Amino acid sequence: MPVGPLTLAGIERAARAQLPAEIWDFIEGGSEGERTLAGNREMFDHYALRPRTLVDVSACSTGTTLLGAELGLPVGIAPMAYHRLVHPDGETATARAAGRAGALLVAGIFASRTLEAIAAESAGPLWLQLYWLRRRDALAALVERAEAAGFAALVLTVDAPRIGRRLRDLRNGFAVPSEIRAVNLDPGLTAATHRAGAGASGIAEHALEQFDPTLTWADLAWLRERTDLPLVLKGILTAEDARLAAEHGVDAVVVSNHGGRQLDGALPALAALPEVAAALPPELPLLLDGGVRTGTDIAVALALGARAVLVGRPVLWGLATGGADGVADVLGLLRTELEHTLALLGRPSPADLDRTALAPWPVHGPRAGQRGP
Ligand SMILES: Cc1cc2nc3c(=O)[nH]c(=O)nc-3n(C[C@H](O)[C@H](O)[C@H](O)COP(=O)(O)O)c2cc1C
Ligand SMILES: O=C(O)C(=O)c1ccccc1
Repeated sequence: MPVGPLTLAGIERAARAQLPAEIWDFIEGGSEGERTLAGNREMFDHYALRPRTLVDVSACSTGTTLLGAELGLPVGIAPMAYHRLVHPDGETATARAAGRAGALLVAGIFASRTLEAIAAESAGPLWLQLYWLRRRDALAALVERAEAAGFAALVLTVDAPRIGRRLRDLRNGFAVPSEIRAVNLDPGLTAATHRAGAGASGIAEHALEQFDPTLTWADLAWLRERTDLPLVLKGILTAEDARLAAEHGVDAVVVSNHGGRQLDGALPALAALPEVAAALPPELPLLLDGGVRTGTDIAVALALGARAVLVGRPVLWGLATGGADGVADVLGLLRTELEHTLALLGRPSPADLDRTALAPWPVHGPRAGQRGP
């Protein structure tokens, strides 16, 4: 009997073997030298776990709460454009799997299925990610639709006034195939995404046309006036911006460098987490994304102050290899691994994790991103 993948790395190998090279590059790639992309993974290697013994771990739980919602595990699916690039069902399959696992789904403004179809498949908390579009009327319309469809929070991505120089996409002249569309936006607003020539990226051209780089803290009031939904900022990496976020009344913050796809050389997400956690009032929920690939990674992020993590690329690997079942495999593996980690660490629930669970990894030397058989 063949045994299915035992790690997310196994699902990654399977996805890579089946996806066209330019789609693989778009998903997997980072910007410029991909130093931040690599740093996101490497930073987890700087921590060792300090297991406590003789703790009753007969009933470990992975559950938590986030903005008033219950989660079966402290994991959400990071907002990513165009899930249909890897599977014909796209975001509705992702939503089904998230619901089954009790995970949060953050749908992207560039989702390739409608907000209403995603909401219909979703059984758990569902948030919508927004970019600050020049066409403020299109943004306002989306906010209204999201509220009506039952989305529970809005996530404004603040690390992308323009798209980073993703060399793989530039080399490939990457454009999104014309049959896969950001169906929640007017086709006139997304046309550039589907055209690219040698040395150009459709994604980057489109963002230059449509993203409004004048966005500042003062503009958050515009969103606030239009909705009672909680507002989350995604892409904070410094204590200074964390303090400003709190002063501007945001409801949660995602520590993120956009999976190494924006400013290359930016801090690895996990390296920024302690300073952001220290700068925020303790009641403000903090999330992290970037390089989370194992249950141990989740435990480390939680011990450093995150309430939950978001996972990006692995969800697309799962979707590519098995649709909703593949995404369920990814979330199921993370849950299994986290539950084992908590039990063996002597911290039977996520709430038991704090800095006392961690020590600096005591030996130097390079370590492969993910080891094991
Ligand atoms: C293919 C792809 C598309 C993405 N699209 C978006 C997006 O539309 N909006 C956004 O805020 N972040 C986007 N991201 C960034 C993710 O939300 C997240 O920050 C990042 O992927 C997390 O890192 P990980 O992939 O290492 O888990 C995208 C990432 C990938 C890989
Ligand atoms: O945000 C991204 O990383 C991304 O790839 C994207 C995709 C479509 C439109 C804008 C950004």
